[in-house]
Amino acid sequence: MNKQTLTFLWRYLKSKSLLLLALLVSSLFAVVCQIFIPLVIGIATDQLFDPQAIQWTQLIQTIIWLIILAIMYMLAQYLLERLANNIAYQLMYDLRQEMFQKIHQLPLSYLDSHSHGDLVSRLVNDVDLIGTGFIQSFKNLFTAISLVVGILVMMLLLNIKVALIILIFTPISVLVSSIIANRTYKYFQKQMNLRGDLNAYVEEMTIMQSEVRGFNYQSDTQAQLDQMNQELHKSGVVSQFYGALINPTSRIINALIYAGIGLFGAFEVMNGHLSVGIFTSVLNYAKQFSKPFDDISSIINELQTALAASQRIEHFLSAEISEKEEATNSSITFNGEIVFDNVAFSYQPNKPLIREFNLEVSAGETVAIVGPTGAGKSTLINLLMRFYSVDRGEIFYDHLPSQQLSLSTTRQAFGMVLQDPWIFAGTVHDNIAYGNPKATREEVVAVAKQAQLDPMIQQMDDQYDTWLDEDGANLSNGQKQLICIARIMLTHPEMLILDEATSAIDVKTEAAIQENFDQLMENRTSFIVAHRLATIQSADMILYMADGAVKEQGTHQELLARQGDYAKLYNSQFNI
Ligand SMILES: Nc1ncnc2c1ncn2[C@@H]1O[C@H](COP(=O)(O)OP(=O)(O)OP(=O)(O)O)[C@@H](O)[C@H]1O
Repeated sequence: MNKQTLTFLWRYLKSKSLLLLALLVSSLFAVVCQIFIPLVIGIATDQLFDPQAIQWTQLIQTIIWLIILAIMYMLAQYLLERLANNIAYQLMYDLRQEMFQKIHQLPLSYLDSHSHGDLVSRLVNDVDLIGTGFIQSFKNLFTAISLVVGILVMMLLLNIKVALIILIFTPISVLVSSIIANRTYKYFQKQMNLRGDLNAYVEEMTIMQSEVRGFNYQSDTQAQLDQMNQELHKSGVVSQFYGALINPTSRIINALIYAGIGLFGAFEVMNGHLSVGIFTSVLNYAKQFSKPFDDISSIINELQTALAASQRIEHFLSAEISEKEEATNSSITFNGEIVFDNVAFSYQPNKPLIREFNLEVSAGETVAIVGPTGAGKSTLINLLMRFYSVDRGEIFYDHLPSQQLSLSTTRQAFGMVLQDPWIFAGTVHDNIAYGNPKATREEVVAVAKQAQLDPMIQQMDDQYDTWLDEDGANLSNGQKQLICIARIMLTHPEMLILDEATSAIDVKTEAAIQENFDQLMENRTSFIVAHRLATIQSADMILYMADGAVKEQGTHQELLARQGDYAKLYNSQFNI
């Protein structure tokens, strides 16, 4: 067992130490009842042994004790289960909260380079395994150990020789179990990782179904899944095999110990060193004694799985975060002056993308960024929004260097519409009012009209109360973009970013929205990334980018007059 993983789990369990203490006390209480019951049965057996000499008052007292012990045992068991469930759910709650928060803080590059399905598997399955698996097996292990110790004490008090037989032979059973358990751990860990990969693959293939069918890749993806399934199957069989070995091995050893005690006890009775009643108690103890060892294999199996799961969670939670809120000035109103000063940036250290990038934007200006695919247009937006940190240089917002601004202050200043519109499961109203949840129905309708969205909504079954599926599965891409545009119009941001915001909208509707966009951009610093040049001709400044650098800069007329790459691009779109 990994000490680091246990330390990690203790970080979360520390705050529940009172509940844990109550769990241990209830477990001890249940064990004490469980230990006394065979003794009282033995006493009752001795009291009944000679039918001619039954002392009824004593017998009734013994039976009452038996009933009291049984009731107390049941109550302790009930409490034990309640406490274990309570701790497990609190632990799962804390882990999920922290993991989800971590997703918000991790660098986007981490999320870009890690499978989302595997992440989901860690947050859902692995947390479940820790909650139920770890706490249950911890409880069972503690109960099993207390039972073993309690029975040993009782045996020592009743008959030292029998206790010695147990003491000498039981360690063999424990030794064998732990040797096998140690071997099994790595197989359980492998199984967990394969399960994460499988999750990721199924999620990816479900999302990409149209592409899979379009390329007729159904059988290839099925074959890939088959291979993953087989690997999981193989690793499952191996880990279960080793896990299952522990059980029969320890059972055989324990059965031999039990038989030995039975034989020896019978001689003790014949020699008059033990009464028949106490002999039955001893046999009962011997049986109970082997039970925890029989259970221990499945407890260890469960514990191994839970520990492997917590190691995966620990790895995720120990990833370095990028988004720490350090700056304090949170209530700033921006005029909209933006300066990129000698900015350099790359996604991968050995592949420089943006080098010595300089740009000065005055308040209220509209900056259009155009250029071929992969030129770095969206990257500039990523840097502006501080989704990624610059490698060198600085971005100033109203003369303030980014380090002096909190991330949330920076991002709050921008309204952003991206190429991939995001629609969540909720009504049309809720989707439009996402950035301004207090907006009235009238305000929502007004922006929907400005975004040319209202006629479409009027045709829906429940108009603004129509339910939209997650990711807007029941809408076209253009309709989704229109909703995102209306959403931004409602937030009245200080600055605006439109990254291919109208790429999926038909030219007629785009032209109709344009007027409202122009109004929205008036006196607001705006950055527009566009492939269709018709929408950006009135921009105050156009940047033509290629290979991460600005190749040409000026107004539409200036760039046309220059007859460079921008002019070529423009002419190619308008067939001049
Ligand atoms: N998350 C990322 N990780 C690694 N490389 C990336 C990432 N995002 C973009 N890139 C790379 O950076 C370069 C610039 O990408 P960017 O998205 O800024 O281009 P773009 O000009 O916006 O292109 P498009 O017009 O196709 O949207 C590309 O070569 C791209 O492969």
